[in-house]
Formats: sequence, structure tokens, C-alpha cells
Amino acid sequence: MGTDGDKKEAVIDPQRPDGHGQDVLATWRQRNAPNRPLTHLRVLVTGGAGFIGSHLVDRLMEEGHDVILLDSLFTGTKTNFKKWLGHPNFEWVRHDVTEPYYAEVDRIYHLACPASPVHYKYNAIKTLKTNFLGTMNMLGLAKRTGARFLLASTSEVYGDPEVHPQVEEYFGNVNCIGVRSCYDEGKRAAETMAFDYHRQHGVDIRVVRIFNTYGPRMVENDGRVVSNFVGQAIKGEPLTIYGDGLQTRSFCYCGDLIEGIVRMMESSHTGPFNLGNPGEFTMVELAEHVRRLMNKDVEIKYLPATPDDPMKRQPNIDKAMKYLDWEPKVSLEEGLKYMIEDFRTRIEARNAANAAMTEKETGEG
Ligand SMILES: O=c1ccn([C@@H]2O[C@H](COP(=O)(O)OP(=O)(O)O[C@H]3OC[C@@H](O)[C@H](O)[C@H]3O)[C@@H](O)[C@H]2O)c(=O)[nH]1
Repeated sequence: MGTDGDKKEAVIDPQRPDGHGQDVLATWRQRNAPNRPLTHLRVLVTGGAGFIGSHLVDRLMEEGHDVILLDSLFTGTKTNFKKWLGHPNFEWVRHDVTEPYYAEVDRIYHLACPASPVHYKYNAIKTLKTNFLGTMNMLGLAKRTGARFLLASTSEVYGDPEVHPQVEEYFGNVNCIGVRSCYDEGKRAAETMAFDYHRQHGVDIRVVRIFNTYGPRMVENDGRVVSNFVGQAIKGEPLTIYGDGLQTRSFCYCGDLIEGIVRMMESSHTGPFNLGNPGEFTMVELAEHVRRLMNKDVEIKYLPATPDDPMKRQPNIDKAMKYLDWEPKVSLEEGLKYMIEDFRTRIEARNAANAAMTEKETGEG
């Protein structure tokens, strides 16, 4: 853990290459107490108890920032951040972003929203409200405090893309009345709002479009393909492929993604920038990878395709490479190994806890 001396040099860079440094500095001074040092970052992470959010919180805590983790725990869990409980730089707040939240902060990483299609479709209206009202509340907070605001948007804004690989200029091919719309249209509206707050109120925004991400801490039964396959292979159950399995996705390891998100926040670019790993695989190929690494004998079961499932997805990351000097480093093979190890450890720990409980109950009975 860093000490005060290790902290980032300054919250505001008056010499920002975009020329707005002096304006931003003046606004920041107006909105903060006169004794507030410029070298001290107070960071809010919405959705901080989730898969990506909790990895981001780890990174920010390790850098020595003051972190407020905000989460409703609808899909996130306390286990993901329990190691920080009691740390003087750490605070967690159970809060739903659809309601306003007030705090004095310098950075807002806005990640809150269920991300697995199974979860976001489960309560579609809630998902839409989270994307719309949640983003509105956080942009309002950024406007009032002068905090820099980063929106975790998604590759789903491209819908079922007709341009491949997807470049940021592509407007997308999205069904606005389908079962995925609460998420993809919700995120599109969130992007619109971020850019309108930027143009109309000068809010300092960053927008990243996150492509499929995987790694340790994914919830075993969250319904996404990598977590499903790894969980199924551990239990010796058939790997479920929806449709013909020829649809493609590009999978980014969570550690690589976090590096990209943090670089984006500290850059002078608003984006939107794609963040993802350009390595593209069909679901059949992914299943074969998992079988090879985990269990060659596990079967594959074909199930019906889900409605509006994008047929292909691959990020063009030229912008992130050029402006953030970022590109993913971890191969699918290597990342899957980390994830498999994490899933095995968690499943074994849970089985051991269940066995101990049963033993206790039987003994007591
Ligand atoms: O068990 C499964 C689960 C999923 N799939 C398929 O695997 C592909 C990927 O599905 P996932 O549910 O993992 O993720 P999706 O690409 O549909 O959505 C994701 O996109 C990017 C992020 O913003 C989100 O994490 C999520 O919305 C889909 O074609 C899906 O039909 C299977 O074949 N089997």
C-alpha cells in the first residue's frame, strides 16, 4: 500500500494537452474547500463489488487512493472486497445508483449495471433505469464536484454489427425494442448523456466501450459463456453452446482491461475508445480450448440461440493503442488458466464449507 508520498502527483494538470487545464483547475478550486490539497485523489467506484469493479478497486487501493465503493449488491458480492474492510482509505456504501448519492470526490468510475445478459434481462426495467437514472445521478455528481467521470460502456452499443471489426465511428445495428435493448440501448443513452453533460456543462468525461471480459471472480453461475464453460467443465457437466456456436467473441483478460480503464481515466481523451482483446474465437473454438485445458471428455450440448444474439464481435483497438499506449498482454490460454485456478479454489472452499456444515448438523442431530 502506498503512503501519501506515493500518491498521484496532482488531481488536475493545469498544462493539459487539450488546453482546458486552467478552466478545469479553476472549477475544481471553486468547488473544493480552500485547504483541500491538489495531490489527494478521492475516487468513487460505482459497481465496485462486481467482477470488473472489484478488480478496479484493488488497483486503486494498491495505488494509495481514497476509495468509496458504491454497490447495491444486486449482482456484486461482499466477498469481492472483504480484504479492504477496515482499511483507513476504504469505504463501502450499499446504495442503488438510481437514487442520487452525494460525496466530495475527484474521480468517478461509473461501472454499476448488471453485465451478464442473463442478469440484465432478469429485471429489464431496472437495468434501463440503472443505465439512465444511474448515469444521470453520477453525471450530476461530477458536475457539482468537478470530478472527472468515466463511463463503462460496452461493445453491445454496436448491437449485431455489420461492420467488422468494430471501430468507434460505427453507429451500430441495435434493436431498440428487443430483450437486450435495456442494456444496449441503455448504454447508448448513457453515452449520449455523458457527451451532452460534457458539451452543455463542461463535465470532464471519459467513455470506454468494454468488450467481453473474463477472469477470476466471475460469478460461476452468472450465465456468461466463459464462466459457464469453466464451471461446467469443473463439475463434469456438458458445455452448453447456444445456437450453432459459430458466433464469435473476443475475450479480454480482466487485468488487461483494468490497465486500459485506468489509463483512459488519466488520459486527456474523452473517447469513446474500444477496450478489448482483438483475438476472435467462435464459441465452438472456446469450448475446445476449455476442454483441452480442463477435461477432454466433457461433452458439448447444443441449445437454442438466444434472441438478438450478436453474430460476431471483435474490437478495433487502434485508438486505445495510439492514445493510451495500451494493448492486451494476456492470451486466452494463459487467462483461462488463472480463471480455472480461481474457480477450482472457490468451488473446493465452498464444498469443504458445505461438508463441514453437514457434518456439524449430523453430529448435532
Ligand atoms: O452457456 C453459454 C453462454 C453463452 N453462450 C453464447 O456465447 C456468446 C457470448 O455470450 P455472453 O453471455 O458471454 O456475452 P455477450 O457477448 O452476449 O454479452 C456481453 O457482451 C459484452 C459485455 O458488455 C457484457 O459482459 C455482456 O453483455 C453468445 O453468443 C452466447 O449466446 C453460449 O454459447 N453458451
